[in-house]
Amino acid sequence: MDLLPVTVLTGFLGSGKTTLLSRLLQDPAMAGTAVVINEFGEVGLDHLLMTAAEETIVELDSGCLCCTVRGDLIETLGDLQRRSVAGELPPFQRVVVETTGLADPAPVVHTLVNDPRLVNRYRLDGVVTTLDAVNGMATLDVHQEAVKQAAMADRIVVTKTDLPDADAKALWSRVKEMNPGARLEYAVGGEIAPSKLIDLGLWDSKTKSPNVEAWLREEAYLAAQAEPHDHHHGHDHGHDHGHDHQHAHDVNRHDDHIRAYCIVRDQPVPAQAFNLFLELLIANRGEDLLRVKGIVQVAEYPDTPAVIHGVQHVFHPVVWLDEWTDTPQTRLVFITRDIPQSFVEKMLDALTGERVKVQDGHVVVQRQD
Ligand SMILES: Nc1nc2c(ncn2[C@@H]2O[C@H](COP(=O)(O)OP(=O)(O)OP(=O)(O)O)[C@@H](O)[C@H]2O)c(=O)[nH]1
Repeated sequence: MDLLPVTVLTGFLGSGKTTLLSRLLQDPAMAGTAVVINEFGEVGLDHLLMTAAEETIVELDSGCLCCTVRGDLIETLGDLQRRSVAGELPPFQRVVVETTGLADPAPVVHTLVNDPRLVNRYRLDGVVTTLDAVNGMATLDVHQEAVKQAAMADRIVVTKTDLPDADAKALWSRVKEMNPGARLEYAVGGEIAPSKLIDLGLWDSKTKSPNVEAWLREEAYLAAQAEPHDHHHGHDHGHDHGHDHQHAHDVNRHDDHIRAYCIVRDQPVPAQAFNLFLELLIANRGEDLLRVKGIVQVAEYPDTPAVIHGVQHVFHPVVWLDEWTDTPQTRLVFITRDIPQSFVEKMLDALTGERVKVQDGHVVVQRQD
């Protein structure tokens, strides 16, 4: 059974989510879309298949907010499908979940990629974030949630470019630095082709084949790393030389904490060592791993690329592709909060480098004498 694609639509209060969504849903290409809005009091779009999910937030004992369980989302998505199968609702082929403007989108994404009741029926298609061309800059200055929404996005839609005070260019360069892989689109009054916002996942829905290049976009990260930035000191951002980034960080700007980079390795990595690398990274800095995507050449299975995808401490089950369509190489892209590239590279190399051997199922790091 094909998994149903779910788009998470996020964006700060008043940034134009509802306008975008209502306009999108009028497009015939969006027929068969179920919409879940996780706040009450939204304008009813009665010709649409709609369901309102009241947020019941259950905080886990750890007190970690990113572990918040969105019980309502699980229930609502499960319920939608049951009712559709029972004939109480028309069949649907796609879901859009609109999050509240103040929400951290991560728990919604975690739920989608991780909940056993959902993973067999739904897949995350992509995170779409609206950013307002008039207030966007100020919002990013003040609200950490807005920075996170932009940093986690697969697509960013800049809205309200029709207004006199709009400064889409400034917003564009600011967002590019945080999230080089996200494509930027523009929409006035929510006017945008649905094709720009759907089918953002690894699988091309038409050819049913993976499109790693469009999904990973590592070249955008490498290009961003090579460019000196406006408010950062220009310096060498070579991608695999382990340089620490000595950004002139302005601690008051939330997005100065966001670091995006790509790490490329030509040597295949042993499976267990790579697992250990991810586990250690998650254990140490899980909360600050905003988005990790990658294609990995695993030493034991060098001919079949392994695709990894994580948001904070939650990783999708690994997807194995049939073959390499380009150079077999490990390519990982990271969007992090204050995790230097050199930290990740050192950990990766320490665990997967030549001194590491896997013996009897254990990772053994040989001493360097
Ligand atoms: N001029 C102009 N106004 C827009 C545009 N997009 C949205 N708006 C207006 O901006 C306001 C907020 O838009 P919404 O779509 O409600 O924003 P939202 O993100 O859903 O807001 P919340 O539900 O409060 O989080 C509304 O008055 C819209 O009409 C645009 O491209 N141009």
